[in-house]
This record gives sequence, C-alpha cells and structure tokens, in this order.
Amino acid sequence: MKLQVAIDLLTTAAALELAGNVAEYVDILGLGAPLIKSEGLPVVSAVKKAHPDKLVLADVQTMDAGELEANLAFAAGADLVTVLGVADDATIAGAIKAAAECDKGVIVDLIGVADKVSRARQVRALGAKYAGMHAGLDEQAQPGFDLARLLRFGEDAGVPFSVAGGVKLTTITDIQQAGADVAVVGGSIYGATDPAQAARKLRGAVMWLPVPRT
Ligand SMILES: O=C(CO)[C@H](O)[C@H](O)COP(=O)(O)O
Repeated sequence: MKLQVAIDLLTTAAALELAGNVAEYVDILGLGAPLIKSEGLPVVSAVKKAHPDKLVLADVQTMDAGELEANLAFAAGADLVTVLGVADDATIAGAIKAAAECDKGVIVDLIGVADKVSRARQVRALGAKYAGMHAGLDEQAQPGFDLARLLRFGEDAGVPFSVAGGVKLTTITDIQQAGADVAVVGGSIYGATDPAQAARKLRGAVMWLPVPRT
C-alpha cells in the first residue's frame, strides 16, 4: 500500500517545507485543492521540481472540462490528478484521455457519491487508476461518521482504491487490511507537532503490516 500525504496548507513555502520534512516517508505528495486554489498550479511545479523522484498529485477535484484541467495540471508537473466521481462520465473520460497521452493517472474522488460501490466500478471501467473512497472534512465532522463503512465500500467494489478521511496511525492498519492501494493522510501529518515523526510512524506501520487479504 502506498502512503500519500495530503498537503492541505495554503502557501507554496509551507507546502515545500512540509514536503521536505516528510517526503522520505511517503510515496505520493498530494497538493490539496485549497493549496492549489490559493497558489495556483505553480505550486505543483515547485513541489515536483524539489521532489522529482516522488509522485505528485494535484488534487484539483475537477468537475467539468476534464481534459483541459488535467492537461493543465500535467503540464505543470503533476503525475496524478483527481476528478470528482459526481461529474459527468465525459468529464472523467476527458481527464483519462489526457492522462493516457502522457502516461499519467487519474484518481476519481467519490466524495458526495451516494452509491460508491457502483460508481467505483464504473470509473474503473472508464480507465481511472484508483477510485477514491473519500470522506471530506465536513463529513468527518458529522456525528456518526464511520471509516469502517468507507472501507467496506472499497472492499465490495473490488477495484483499486484509495482511502481518505481522517486517516491516522490507529486506523491505517484497518485500511491496509481492507486492501486499499493508497492511504491518504492529511491532518494527522501536517497537524502534528512533528510532521516528520508522524509520517515516519505511519510509514513504519504500513511496512510492518501483513499482506492484505486477497
Ligand atoms: O481531500 C481532502 C479534503 O477534502 C483531504 O485532503 C483528505 O480528506 C485527507 O485529509 P485528512 O486526513 O485531514 O482528512
């Protein structure tokens, strides 16, 4: 399972500092929608330039004009982009076409999708690299939020999937055992007193877990 840090900070300087501190422990540097809205796509170029050996994900959460937006992010240096699962199939297919032309990838983020299992299968058939089982910050804050439910959707879908939504050291075992391909961790790393140590512990937990169920 790959480990992705979600850099939901607001300045390029802060993003570069965090990436510099945690890159050795993660596989994917994810640049959050708030960061890209604040700094624009040059933040993608800056992080990729500083970490050419890492996968850089532009979490642009595209909702329309999939091919155009994906091409913009790829041209800036992104290896992966996100498109929303609630978008039209044509939007998702457009982003996937752009990715295929430059050997990059699209994650379809299923935030806000009611039937995540069916949609995950549909977007995989369209060519998505992963289906993103994602509970957003607002959903996490609601009473009764249940990460286990999100994991069951991933297991039931039977397609490659990532998991995002308040992932932390105490839940990363469950995520790996559910068979996720990527665990996305935001606040538990960037909000930690020592982000490098938090990332190192998460990396250690992932390394030492048993192989996921088949
Ligand atoms: O996409 C996001 C919010 O929409 C976050 O990046 C994602 O939820 C991971 O962050 P956290 O671990 O803090 O939930």
